[in-house]
Amino acid sequence: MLSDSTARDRTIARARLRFLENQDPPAPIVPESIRNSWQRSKYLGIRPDEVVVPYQPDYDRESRLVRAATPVLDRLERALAGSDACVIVTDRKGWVRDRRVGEKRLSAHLDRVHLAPGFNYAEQFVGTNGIGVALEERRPNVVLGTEHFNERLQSVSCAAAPIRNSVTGRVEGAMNLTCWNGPARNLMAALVQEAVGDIERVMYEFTSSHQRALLEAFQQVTHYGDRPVLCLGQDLVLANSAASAWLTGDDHRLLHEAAAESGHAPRVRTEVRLTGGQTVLMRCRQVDSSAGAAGYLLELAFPEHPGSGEDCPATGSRSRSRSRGERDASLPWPLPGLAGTDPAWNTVSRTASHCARERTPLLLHGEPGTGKTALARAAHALTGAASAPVVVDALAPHPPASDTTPGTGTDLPADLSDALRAAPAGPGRALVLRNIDAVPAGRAPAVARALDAAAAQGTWIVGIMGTLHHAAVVPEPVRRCFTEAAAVPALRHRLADLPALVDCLLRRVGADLECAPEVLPLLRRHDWPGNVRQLNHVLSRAAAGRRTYRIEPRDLPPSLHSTVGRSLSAWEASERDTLVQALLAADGNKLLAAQRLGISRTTIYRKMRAYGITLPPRR
Ligand SMILES: Nc1ncnc2c1ncn2[C@@H]1O[C@H](COP(=O)(O)OP(=O)(O)OP(=O)(O)O)[C@@H](O)[C@H]1O
Repeated sequence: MLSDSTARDRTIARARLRFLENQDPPAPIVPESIRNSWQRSKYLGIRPDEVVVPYQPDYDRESRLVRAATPVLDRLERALAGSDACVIVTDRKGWVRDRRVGEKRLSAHLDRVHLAPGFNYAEQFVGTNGIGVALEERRPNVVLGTEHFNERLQSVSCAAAPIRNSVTGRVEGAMNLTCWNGPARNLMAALVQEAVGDIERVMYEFTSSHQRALLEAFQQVTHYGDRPVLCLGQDLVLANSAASAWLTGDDHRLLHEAAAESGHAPRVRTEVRLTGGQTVLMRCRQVDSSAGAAGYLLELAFPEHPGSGEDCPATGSRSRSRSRGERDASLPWPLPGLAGTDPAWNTVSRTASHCARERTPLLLHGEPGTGKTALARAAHALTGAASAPVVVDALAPHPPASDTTPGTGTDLPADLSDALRAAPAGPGRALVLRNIDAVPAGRAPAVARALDAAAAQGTWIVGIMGTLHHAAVVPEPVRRCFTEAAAVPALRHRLADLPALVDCLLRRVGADLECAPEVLPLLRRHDWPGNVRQLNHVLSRAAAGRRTYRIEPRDLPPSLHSTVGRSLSAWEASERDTLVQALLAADGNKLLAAQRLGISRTTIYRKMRAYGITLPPRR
């Protein structure tokens, strides 16, 4: 008679074969986390019979993770000597960083399946395996023999768990225990969990005294005043909002180097040129903890920036800053929460900042979704104002009849000018009127009076046109309220900003998210009629539907995999989407996609050409 575990193995093995051979989801007998992982592995087109994994022999053997894991692995290695078990530590992307094996036969087997230092065992390469599932689901798991997606791994069982930084909660890597099939699942899981706890404790000891010292120094300085402050440790960056608005990750590295070279004399100010060309004055001191030097505390001043307070000689000097801006539009003008260094974007950012600071009424125009409202908000925030702008929409109180839903209109002020007058006014306030070109000519005088009254009380007023039209389409009395006008560039005219925009928008969705390198070229060839707003939608949807820790080309909507020089009919668009989806599901295999769609290979090639469909190269 078969033992319970052998019978179970066989049932799972049969379920796996059935799942691989047909379209049905895996049988319910398979544990849920394994079922999900099988589905992901199949979708990714991972081969079930061969282990093909990337290899990078050059890695940091002195990383904090490796140093923290070493004493724990040394202890386990002694305890496991001669046994048929192996312990492995990987980094958070699945790269194997250390391996200790109890006996030679297992070691040889693991070498054959590339479960060795330098190889990557993420789920996206190997399919269902202990390390891959622990990193993908960010929780402990056990994968027994036949539960592995790849048949070459089925003679072993693995228990794995993520290793976290206990201060930040971030997953730093994974700990894995692999044995020949047979031992008890619970025992393996408990052993791994204990080892993970030990590694996390050592990591905590390494970092916590440094981090505590940095945090204390940072809090002391930022408690008083709002000048830009940055604290740089080995693996920690602390920035207040005044600093984070101006600095990129590259700037952090640059300032770290400058701090290390400066001799960190607290009274001396050093001028540093940032990656975008702007200069910053830096005052630096070293922060020490009981475990040694923890990092640097930097107090910053941006000499040419209107927001950097008493340290800035040019503050408030409109003509001086203006002429500099006019001389060199390539200098970035970072605004809090917004991305981009394209010259046209720099120019409009600079204009909006000056206008906000000097409360010069500003008319912004540009295509929908280019960031006009966001720009007004950010420029206002930059003045240090405590309250956000009040945004009034000229279209809202008078929705077209077809848009009218119960309640619409009755909750809104009876008249646009009433809405403008109701907004709190005074210095430090901003009033944004969207769709200003939709103000009916008959109401223009009343609207103009309301805007002028707000401006007279010290409110910064901004008019926003949701079209490309020139300011001449704004009724004359309203137009006269504005002394400055600026155009916000369309995204397709500032595609060099795509990487920065993608980074910025992804950060809003989730800190840990990144894009595969093949994604940017696909984004770059689209013409983005809905501008940054459309890009934001695409990325948010891709992030919600992604299957791994990063956004891959297959997570993008079908329209981004095709380029056609004309607009498609609804029927054509749906045919194009069906083709792209079938090709992605078949991992770019045109014959398979054609078979599944019930069309010939010639037809699929013809239609791919007609719709300009190109897919990333097959893995
Ligand atoms: N440079 C930028 N960096 C980051 N996000 C941006 C940028 N520009 C625009 N966005 C984002 O794009 C979205 C649309 O921006 P916004 O509403 O300001 O556009 P708009 O030009 O005012 O559009 P509309 O004219 O249609 O009202 C917002 O989520 C905004 O935060």
